[in-house]
Amino acid sequence: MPPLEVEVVALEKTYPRPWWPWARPRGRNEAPRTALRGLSFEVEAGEVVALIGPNGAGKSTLLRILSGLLLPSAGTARVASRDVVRERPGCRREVGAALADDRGLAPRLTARQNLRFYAALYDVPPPEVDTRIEEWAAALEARRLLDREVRTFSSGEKARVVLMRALLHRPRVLLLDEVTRSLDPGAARRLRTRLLSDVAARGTAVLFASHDLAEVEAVAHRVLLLDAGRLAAAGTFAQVRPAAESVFAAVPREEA
Ligand SMILES: Nc1ncnc2c1ncn2[C@@H]1O[C@H](COP(=O)(O)OP(=O)(O)OP(=O)(O)O)[C@@H](O)[C@H]1O
Repeated sequence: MPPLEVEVVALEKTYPRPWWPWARPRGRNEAPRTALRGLSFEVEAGEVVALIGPNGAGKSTLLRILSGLLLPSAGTARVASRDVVRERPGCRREVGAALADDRGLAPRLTARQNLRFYAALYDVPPPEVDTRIEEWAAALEARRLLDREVRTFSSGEKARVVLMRALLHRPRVLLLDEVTRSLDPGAARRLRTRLLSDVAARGTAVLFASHDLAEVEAVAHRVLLLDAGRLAAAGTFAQVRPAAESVFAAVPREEA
């Protein structure tokens, strides 16, 4: 059996109540917000797993915890056999993350300079850095971007550089948060059909959040449906579809 690259057990996350007064308009007290409630699942090496669920279901919170950007409130999460809290630095090296709000590229550096900087941070062997940059740039049709300053990029162009950055150090686990959202349809299709399957074929575990169910059906070996921080269903797309349809069709309480 392939090794487990992501192991999540009874994971909880509650965002604390904001302490600053301007977060409590007209004396209203903002309650702590629970984003994950006892979530457990696993992802094997080489598996492509989709995270789906309505807005606010907890997908981004989960991906941020697994990439070491956010601490859980309870439960455990292990990535590449390392605990995301106790072994955070080692764990972050095993993860490549392209997250929605993680565009931390230096705007006045070129894409190539940004990528060289990250390659050094993630201990990519120096003789390999430029070859890997060229390879990923070719795969993501981004060679023409390499020597331009990032501040001149469109959102889709930045998304390509963020993806290259996530892949450069050959992570054991790749975490993607709605990464195809700003790509044009052709680039999104090529990412789905070629890149993700190539990455998974090399043994990388891929966990990606998406609202595009056609994309999920085309790419995912397995689907996890989150609803209000809980795992509502897990299985193949066909197995999860009925539960997903009822979750997405449910009328939010505020609108009922
Ligand atoms: N920094 C934060 N402070 C307080 N609450 C937060 C914070 N970030 C997220 N939340 C809340 O946690 C819950 C889960 O949010 P999260 O962003 O993980 O959902 P999501 O499934 O990624 O949603 P979407 O599909 O809209 O991207 C939501 O109720 C959200 O309002």
